[in-house]
This record gives sequence, C-alpha cells and structure tokens, in this order.
Amino acid sequence: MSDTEKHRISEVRVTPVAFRDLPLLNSVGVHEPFALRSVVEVVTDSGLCGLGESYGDLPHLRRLERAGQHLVGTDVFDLNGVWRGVNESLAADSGVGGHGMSGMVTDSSLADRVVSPFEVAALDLQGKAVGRPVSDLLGGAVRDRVAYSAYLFYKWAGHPGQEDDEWGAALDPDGLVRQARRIIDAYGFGAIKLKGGVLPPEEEIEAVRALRAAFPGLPLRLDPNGAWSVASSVKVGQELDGVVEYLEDPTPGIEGMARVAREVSMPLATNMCVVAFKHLPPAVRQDAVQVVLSDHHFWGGLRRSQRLGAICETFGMGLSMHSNSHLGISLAAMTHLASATPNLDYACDTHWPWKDPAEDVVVPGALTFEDGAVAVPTAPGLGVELDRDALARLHEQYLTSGIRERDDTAYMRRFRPEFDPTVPRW
Ligand SMILES: O=C([O-])[C@@H](O)[C@@H](O)[C@H](O)[C@@H](O)C(=O)[O-]
Ligand SMILES: [Mg+2]
Repeated sequence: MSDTEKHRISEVRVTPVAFRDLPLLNSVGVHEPFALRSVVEVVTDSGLCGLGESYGDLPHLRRLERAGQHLVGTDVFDLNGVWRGVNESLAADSGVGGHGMSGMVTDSSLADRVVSPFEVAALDLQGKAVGRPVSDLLGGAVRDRVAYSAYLFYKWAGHPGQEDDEWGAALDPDGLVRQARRIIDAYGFGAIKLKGGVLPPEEEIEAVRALRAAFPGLPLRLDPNGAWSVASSVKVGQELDGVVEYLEDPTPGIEGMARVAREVSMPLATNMCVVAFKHLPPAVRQDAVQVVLSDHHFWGGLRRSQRLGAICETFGMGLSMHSNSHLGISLAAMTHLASATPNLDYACDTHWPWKDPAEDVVVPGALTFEDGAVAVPTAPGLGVELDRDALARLHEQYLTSGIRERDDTAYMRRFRPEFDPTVPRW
C-alpha cells in the first residue's frame, strides 16, 4: 500500500461531556444529576474524522489524551499499531481510578478500557474510507435489527432539592410495573431487566413476581450487582426458578458465583466477575457463569468483544451485552457489534431511555427504536454524525456540573450518611 492510500492519524480530540441523569438506585448508591462521557474524535491526514465514546472520569480522560498523542502517525487500518500505541502510553500508569463504574466493577483491563474508543473510531474511519458500515468490517451483519431490553431501576421521584422528574418514584412492585409499562409502551422492548441490590432480596423477588404477572410473555432478568451472600443468592435463585431467564451477578467473585451456580437451575450471568480475558479460564474451569455480558467499553473494543463471543461459544456459555449510561456513538457501536455477533443470545442492555432525548452528541435520526430494536445503520462507518453544537453544549454542561468522576456512593451519602456500599449486603 503506498503512503497516499493510507489514512494516518493526524490529530486526536478528547472532549468530556455531561448529560442529565435521573436518581437511579443501585447497590453502591444513586446516580448523580449528570452522567459523564468522553467523546473521542480521530482525524486523519486524508481529511476523515472517526468517532468513539467512553467513560468521562478524569483519570480515564487523561489516559485517553495521552494515548491519543501516541497514536498520531498510525494508519487507521493498523489496529495492532493502535493497540501498541495505547499500551506504550500506559507504560508508566499506576492503573488507579477511572473505570467509570462508580464502586462497582473491580478488575477490568486498563489497556482494554483505554484502547476501546480508539478502536471504534479507527473502525468508523475504515468504514468511511471504504464506504462500508462497521458491521461489514466485523464480518457482516447477521441481523439487521438489534433487540434491546427494558432496563428498570428502583428510583427516587426526583433528585433531592429538585422537582420530581417525569418518571416519578419506583420504590415498590407497583412503581416498577408502572415504570415498565411506560418504557415498554414507548420503546416496544421484548425483554425486561431489573437493577436490584437496592432493597432486601424478598422485596426484589416480590417485584420480579409482579413484573412476571404484568408481562407474562416477556423474559425477565434481575441484577443485584453482587449484593447477596452465597446463601441468599441460592435462596433467591431457587425461589425464582422458572421466572427469570438469568440471574446476573447475585454474589461477588468467581468462587461465590460457582457455589451459587451449583445450587440453582437458571443460568448465572456476569459483568462483574468476568470482565477481562484473564477471568475466563477460572470461570470456565469452575462453571461459575453461564452467560457473559460483553461490553466493548471494557473488553477492548468491537473486535476483542467478538473474540469474547467466540470464546463463549467454544465453552458453551451464552452471550449478552452490558451497558452504562451512554450516548449515541456508543449505541451505534453496540448495535454494529451486536449485529455482527452470531451467538448473541439475549436482548442487549441499554440505559438509553433514561437519557433526555434532546441531549446527545450525534445528529438525531440515525438510531431509532422500533419494537424494542434498533435498525443497524447502513451508512459508511458507524453511521452517526457528530453534532458539534450539541458537543459544545454538553461540554459546557460538563464544565459547570462540577462532577469529575462518577461516585454514586458519595452522592447517596449526601442524603443518607449511614449508607454502606459494602457487598454482599444481604
Ligand atoms: O447504571 C447503573 O447503576 C448500573 O448498575 C451500572 O453501573 C452497571 O454497571 C450495569 O448496568 C450492570 O449491569 O451491572
Ligand atoms: Mg450487571
């Protein structure tokens, strides 16, 4: 390939943004009034611009900026070179902070987290260079629409000190059923996930039963993010036998999950104890999890997430997809990845409905939900376009938000000083 046919990175811009978020509860606290993300623009000497999206925590932002400098001069078709450049940029890194998950996920790979938005942007650029959608670069779409699930949260009626939001409170089974109805009416989702780990397990079982009664045909999942002991997890698992399609991270750690898995009949899923390639051998050996939730933001991008999918297939494990609060660049990347991953067995998670539709960094219209699914964009690359005015607005909001690292626990403790995020709690 001659130099003129290459697309060398000439500039990388990393812009932190903040978008409004609602008081969604989880095992480590409550969502703050703004969620943070970083928008990565990779510009080539051939005049193209590729997009990536990642966490917005300050230590992560600094790493993305450093990695971006190391990537200048790299051809966007040289993904191994992108990987090398990112690793070089991390050589002296202590690895502390910036994982984007508040107190929750422990041990995802630093390099995989940092490389992810650059790999996505490089694939966006490759697609733009050759005039093909990212799904084609990932082996071709095996489905032209990607199904997502209704992601329910216990929530307060509004952020303390502010007016109630339009969703209102969901602190009991009736509130959750109301929330589910509203979200399903609006998006048409065909599966339901409940974020648990908020109330004692008996109350969450009651909520799941109420959802089962209200939505008899829809698969259900419950995810307490490791809030239960092994004994409690076994009890819940036995009570919800035949009710949930999987139980997600009932208890912390591979060993604990393996002990629960031996006693319950439904598959156990995780985005907490298997979050990096090094966790796969012990998890497989102990048959600790039967479903892995992939997430390209911490599994090293789209191609490494496909590698995870292949490993799951090899070892007979199911594959689902995890999410965090995100914007449209991530939704596009998730949708392309899911479309080109044949063994994706479940509707993907998304926090999308919790975001104000007016707040995004992509031009509206490319990604829409119909019957709970998003049509895979067919335009070159990711198929989404950066809205520069919106980027500037959300960056300004970041500057004034005062939030620099997601901390659900600290926010919760402003209102409940005694709150203890230690798990297992029950
Ligand atoms: O947004 C949240 O509060 C979720 O609890 C998120 O942080 C988790 O990472 C996630 O969605 C999960 O499935 O564990
Ligand atoms: Mg989870």
